[in-house]
Amino acid sequence: MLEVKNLAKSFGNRQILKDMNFSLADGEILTVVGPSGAGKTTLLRIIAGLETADAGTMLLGKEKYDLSGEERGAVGVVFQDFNLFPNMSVLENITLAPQLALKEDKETAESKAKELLEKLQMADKGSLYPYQLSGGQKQRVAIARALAMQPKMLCYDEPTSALDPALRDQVADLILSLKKSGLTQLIITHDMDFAKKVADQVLEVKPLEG
Ligand SMILES: Nc1ncnc2c1ncn2[C@@H]1O[C@H](COP(=O)(O)OP(=O)(O)OP(=O)(O)O)[C@@H](O)[C@H]1O
Repeated sequence: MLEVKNLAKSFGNRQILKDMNFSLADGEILTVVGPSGAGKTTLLRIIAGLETADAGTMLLGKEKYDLSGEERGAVGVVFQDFNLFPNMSVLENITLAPQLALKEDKETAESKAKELLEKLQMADKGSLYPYQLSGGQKQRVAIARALAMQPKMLCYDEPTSALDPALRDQVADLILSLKKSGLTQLIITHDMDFAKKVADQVLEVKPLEG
């Protein structure tokens, strides 16, 4: 489960997020909606530990985090532009972090990566490079790369924005299949049809006055 309490964030003297509180059960999906510039990506970055908050705490499973400091290792991120390493194969993209951060040996990391690729219908793509993949395939690699780190939670920034409508449905199906495995997911989206299809809860981030 995820529980975020009293999260606040300013940039300079401009407050972006104020006293945010929400909680999710294991396997629940939260979609984060709101106008451009409201602070959705900032919220995601704080939850994922890529940005510090001014205040707030987060409970993820049994781990309690101070959002103004500590690393938050158990949260994976799928970025809007996928952020794959262009000079590495699909398999290398997925196995790098588990080897470096989880100290998995190459063989173990590769066998897990192959399993993930199989699950994501990408079993034959391991030796390809990102430029040889379609947008939907790149996204699957980004998801596999995040899952290889065995996260308790996965966050996505606009996962459907680069995809055509048929692929959007595939991403929704994939996200719902990950939900079945108990993964908690947070998804920023402007796509209301998509949000309706996957969301257990919707969090609206509103721009603060002043
Ligand atoms: N590192 C930073 N330094 C200063 N201001 C920032 C920084 N990052 C974001 N901001 C500001 O914080 C506000 C919220 O940005 P954020 O990217 O979180 O919005 P968003 O809701 O995700 O927008 P969009 O839907 O356009 O992606 C914006 O006004 C942005 O300019």
